[in-house]
This record gives sequence, structure tokens and C-alpha cells, in this order.
Amino acid sequence: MNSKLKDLNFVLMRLIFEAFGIGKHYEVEAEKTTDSLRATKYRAPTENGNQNETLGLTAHVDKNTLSTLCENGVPGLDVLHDEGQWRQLPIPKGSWLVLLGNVFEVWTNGLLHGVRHRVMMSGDKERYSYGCFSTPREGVTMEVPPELVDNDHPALYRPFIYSDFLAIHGRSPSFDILKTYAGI
Ligand SMILES: O=C(O)CCC(=O)C(=O)O
Ligand SMILES: [Fe+2]
Repeated sequence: MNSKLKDLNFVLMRLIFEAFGIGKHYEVEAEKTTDSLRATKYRAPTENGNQNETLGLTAHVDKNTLSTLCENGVPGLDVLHDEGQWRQLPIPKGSWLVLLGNVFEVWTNGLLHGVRHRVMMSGDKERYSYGCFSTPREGVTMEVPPELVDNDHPALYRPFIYSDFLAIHGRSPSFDILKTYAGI
């Protein structure tokens, strides 16, 4: 399953590249991409005597390329919508949820933005999630594709070494940390 999951991430990446007119960069960028797999357990609030919702994972934007996630039928993932509301996004059984991260903000010169999300737990069942996280390799330079830059659409980010950004800000929950680090 894991190699199929990695393939899925590459297919999604290629489709997005093609949709944004930067398909010719796909092969090179795919070569510079690696993946990690992670399973996470979130405790049920009632385990600690808490009847209310509890925070499972602080609100953040993934700093990687894209993440595909599934869960064990216990929902908990919330997404922040543009109007400022958090909404739970249950992942249907047998489906994968795709979250775009900061890297796509650079690749699309801000046309796409990373998904703001968190995990909130309620009830008495523990939640498990499993995900495949695509990430640029160590030392890779991120830059806005020239196809998406013109007088009306200046580059929003300077070129930067992705692993340097991650080393400094990898744990930052700030939604704007990429802009702060590499925004022009
Ligand atoms: O477990 C989840 O549903 C979300 C995990 C997540 O957002 C992350 O690991 O970045
Ligand atoms: Fe995340």
C-alpha cells in the first residue's frame, strides 16, 4: 500500500502542475521529492476524565508539498475556512484526504494556499490517522516557476533552500511562517 500511496501523491502533484501550466517542471521537481509515512494516535478526551473537546494537534499549515491521510473512522480533523470558521472534515472510509502544504504556495506563486488545519478530539474513542507526507529533499532550492511571474504577478517568494526553512521553522504553528521567511 505504501508505494501506491507515494504514487498517488506523485499523480496528484503532476495533475496540479499541469493544471497550473507548469507541467514541464514536474519531472525535475518529482526527482527532488521524498516521502515519509506516519501513524498518529490521538487519545479520547474521556480517557482523562474530560467530557469536552480537547486539542489533539495544534492548528498549523503543513510545510511540505502534500499530505494524504486516512483515519480509523473516528473523525477529528478540522479545516479553517476562509470566512474564519473551523469545520470538521470526516474522511470517508476507504478514502484519502489530501492536504496541500506551503511548498505548493511557492510552486503556484500564491495561487494555491496551504490548508489550515488542526485535530480536535471529542467522545470516548481514540483516533488513529495514517499519512504519506511528500517533502522536498535535503538541500533542494525552492523557487517560483518563471511561467507564473509577470509584471502583474511578481514573484511572492525569494528562492530559498527548503531544508534551511524547515530547520529553523519546522515546528512553527504560525500560518504565515513561509511569508515571514521567504516572502518578498
Ligand atoms: O492526524 C491528522 O489527521 C492530521 C495530522 C497532521 O495534520 C500532520 O501530521 O501534519
Ligand atoms: Fe498537518
